[in-house]
Amino acid sequence: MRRKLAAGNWKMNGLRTDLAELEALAATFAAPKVDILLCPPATLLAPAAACSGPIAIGAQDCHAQDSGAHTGDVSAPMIKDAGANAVILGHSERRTDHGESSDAVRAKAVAAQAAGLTTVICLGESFKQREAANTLDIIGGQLSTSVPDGSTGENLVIAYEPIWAIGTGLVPNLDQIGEVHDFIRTRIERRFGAGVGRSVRLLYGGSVKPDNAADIFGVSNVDGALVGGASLKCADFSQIINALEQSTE
Ligand SMILES: O=C[C@H](O)COP(=O)(O)O
Repeated sequence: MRRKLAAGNWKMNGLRTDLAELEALAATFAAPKVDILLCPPATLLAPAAACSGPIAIGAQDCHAQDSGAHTGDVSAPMIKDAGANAVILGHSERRTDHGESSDAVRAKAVAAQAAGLTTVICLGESFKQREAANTLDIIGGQLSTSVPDGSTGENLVIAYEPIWAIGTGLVPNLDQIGEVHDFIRTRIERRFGAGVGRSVRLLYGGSVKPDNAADIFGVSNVDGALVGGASLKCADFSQIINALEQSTE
């Protein structure tokens, strides 16, 4: 049975004073029925890990090399050393803003998994690609190239995030979400075998809010969410986590 996962991505938001939101979350969910992961900016990884209680801390990117002349970059061992145990990779904002290819995402994932981090690998289609009925082709291609061989249910989480749903208030309908999640499940079972394929958690991301979370968590093969804007405040993220906990009952 897969344990549900509520993941928050603060993106380029958060100063030390905002760790009060994390502390409040840790106090609210002292014994959570689901896994909770919060991914603050790199500057907050160490202080977040020091006050997160039962909430796991993750980074939002890493370099494919462990060390070297790469000004401004952060490596997977550094993230682990800061007290984090996960990293988001291949988010569409990095694919767009930094030209990250699926090959580059896979190289980062290999480094992250070798460092003992869980990789949350993001996949998603543009609105134009969905309108052209290319969604499953796009997701299938990103999936096969971005995810490294040797991935397991422990070190791999996949987040389906339609680009057009991120930060827009637009959300695919539940059938569309289910279609993509079922497709991803079938593909990873085929590639990694039923045991591993059934153990990898699949998250939906894109405008998940307190008022739509319960419906989304009722969809087949949705094991949780990757939440952006609504993870910034404990009050909003708590409602989403509550909905995920209720979906397990
Ligand atoms: O990583 C999170 C996603 O990009 C979703 O962001 P959002 O919840 O603000 O739409």
